[in-house]
Amino acid sequence: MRRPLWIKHAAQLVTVAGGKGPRIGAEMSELGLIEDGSVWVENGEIKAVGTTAELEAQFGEWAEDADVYEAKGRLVTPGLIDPHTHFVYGGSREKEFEMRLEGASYMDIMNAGGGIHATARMTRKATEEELYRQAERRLDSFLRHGVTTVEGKSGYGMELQTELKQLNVMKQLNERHPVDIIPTFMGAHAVPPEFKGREDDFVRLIIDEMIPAVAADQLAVFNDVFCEVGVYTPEQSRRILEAGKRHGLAPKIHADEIEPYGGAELAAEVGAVSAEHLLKASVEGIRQMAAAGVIACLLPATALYLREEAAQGREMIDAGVPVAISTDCNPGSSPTTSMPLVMNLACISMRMTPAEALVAATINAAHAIGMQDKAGSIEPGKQADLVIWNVENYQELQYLFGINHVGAVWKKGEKVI
Ligand SMILES: N=CN[C@@H](CCC(=O)O)C(=O)O
Ligand SMILES: [Zn+2]
Repeated sequence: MRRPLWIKHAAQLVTVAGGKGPRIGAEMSELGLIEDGSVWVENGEIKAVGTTAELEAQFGEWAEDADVYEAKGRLVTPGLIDPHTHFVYGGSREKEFEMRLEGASYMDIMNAGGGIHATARMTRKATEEELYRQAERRLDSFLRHGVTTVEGKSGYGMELQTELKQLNVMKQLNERHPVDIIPTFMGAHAVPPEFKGREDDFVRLIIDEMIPAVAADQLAVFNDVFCEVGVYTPEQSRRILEAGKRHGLAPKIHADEIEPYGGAELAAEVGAVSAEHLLKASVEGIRQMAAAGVIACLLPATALYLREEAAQGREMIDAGVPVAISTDCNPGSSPTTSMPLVMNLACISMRMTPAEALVAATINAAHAIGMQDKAGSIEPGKQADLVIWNVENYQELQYLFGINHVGAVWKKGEKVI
């Protein structure tokens, strides 16, 4: 039996508690805020939440047997959730960063054999041990930025063995690292050079061999596709996503990132849990996503890094689309692990409010990766994934931007930072 944990005297405790589905519209502003807040944790699980006075009355007599942590007038939130990352990869692409600053476009570099293809070559070459060590360092960095759960995608193999290698690294890290990892298979991340001009053959390989192998070993929860001009067409993407569904892998889709291509509409049609990027999503696509309840997973750091206009976050919320936000941590278009920066950018470049940004990075992000029953809010029965920030209120967290305000992090009741 572990000693209970009691966090008390939070200037603001943002619980984001209550509600069933992902939050939409005005619900995205409801933080379930408790002033002078307090949380009691037993065996890694949240037992009670309230004001410090309320918990004092309920648990005060057991305080001597508990680890008591004084929040000292600071902000406490749920551990942040990053619902879209590519954090397991080999090598690095800083030369491409320079090329892009000199004028080359992201797609030009990829079509010339760089970009995702360059990382795929380095990932294919790397041993499982090397990939594990690099990915572990990235997870440590996530944790230092207050992130306690991440989704992670394969997709830098685009041949079965390397895809399995990436997914196995995630499985091992999930067992050994404090951060929870939700794995996604993304064999359709690009068309590998050996299949150039024979794209449909590769789609068949994904459907007939890769998806069944990944599902048989229970190595992924989701199945994702890069639906983009010059990568996978909506028709090919539909086939891959439907095949995943037949094997129990829920669909996600990289949609309308570079050009409008009907990705948002396809996400609604196949019942995707989330559609990602959406920089160029059409008004009709946004309407269909709202009607189908597809979560928009928006990636403002990627837009900034590619020097593109950010997605229409404000308009999507106003249209009734549930919005989540993410780093998109990857070696090409967003090499960051900072969800706090992403929250800042959600406010600055997508006109989301500080409250909406927090909801998008916690409970809506949890819904985007099927973790809503365990994480994403501070309420009894959930994992004690908690962050103390060195600021007094949630507005200050978004206002003082580009700074890591993390003071302490608990994962399942264990202090990890
Ligand atoms: N757009 C496609 N995939 C990744 C980028 C991967 C890379 O450039 O290595 C993304 O979500 O941004
Ligand atoms: Zn991505």
